[in-house]
Amino acid sequence: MIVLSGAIGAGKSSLATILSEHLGTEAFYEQVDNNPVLPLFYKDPKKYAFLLQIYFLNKRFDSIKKAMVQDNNVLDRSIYEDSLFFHMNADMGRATPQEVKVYDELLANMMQELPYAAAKKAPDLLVHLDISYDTMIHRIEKRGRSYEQPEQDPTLPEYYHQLLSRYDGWYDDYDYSPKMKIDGDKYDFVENPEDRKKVLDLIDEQLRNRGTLD
Ligand SMILES: Nc1ncnc2c1ncn2[C@@H]1O[C@H](COP(=O)(O)OP(=O)(O)OP(=O)(O)O)[C@@H](O)[C@H]1O
Ligand SMILES: Nc1nc(=O)c2ncn([C@H]3C[C@H](O)[C@@H](CO)O3)c2[nH]1
Repeated sequence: MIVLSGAIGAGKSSLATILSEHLGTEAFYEQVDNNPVLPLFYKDPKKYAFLLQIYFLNKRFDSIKKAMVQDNNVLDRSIYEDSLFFHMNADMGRATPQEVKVYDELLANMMQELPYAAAKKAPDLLVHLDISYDTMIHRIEKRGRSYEQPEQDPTLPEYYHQLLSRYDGWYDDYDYSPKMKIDGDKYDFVENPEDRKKVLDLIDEQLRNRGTLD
């Protein structure tokens, strides 16, 4: 299983489609447009942060179990990033210490079950899409989900800045599997075929080194 990581609008869903088609495997997507809790969360984060987190945890666990049955299936966000989101929201006062404790214990408990539910526990490779704040805002605007737009809520730019700065430390500390970083500002793998080839070549090389690609 290949896991993609990166902030909002980094290009994970786009790359999941491109990469899984390239490898002839299956992509598993985060529940976003059909997620009933996400718009509620953006409207009232304090009320819905915990519920949203449980929603994502449940869906993510389900995707991991399905994705892990075959080498090189692609997951468009890691379960570890959900925790990053939640701890950031908790630090912003949107979840109580009790909710954090319940979430952390539930996550740890579920992770212990993974080796039984899936063939292996950790991803084969983490591909992190690194983007700047300006790219992030540009992509969020390009995609146009209304509840993510900065003009909807004046606190969103600060939320996005914080998220990006936490991601830097998160990637440096990540040690559950081999990892690689792609410069999402530099490579337009969505619209530029040459960039797409370069990105796929970089990932292929890593997969060959790991022995999951011939
Ligand atoms: N490398 C890229 N170059 C140009 N446009 C891109 C690139 N990556 C993504 N985009 C565009 O940015 C928008 C967001 O991309 P995408 O939905 O793939 O991001 P994501 O990381 O899955 O976001 P989220 O975490 O919010 O679900 C889309 O409109 C997509 O076409
Ligand atoms: N609070 C919170 N916790 C999560 O674990 C989480 N995972 C994703 N998201 C939000 C970011 C994008 O708007 C949208 C798509 O990634 O969903 C999250 N929000």
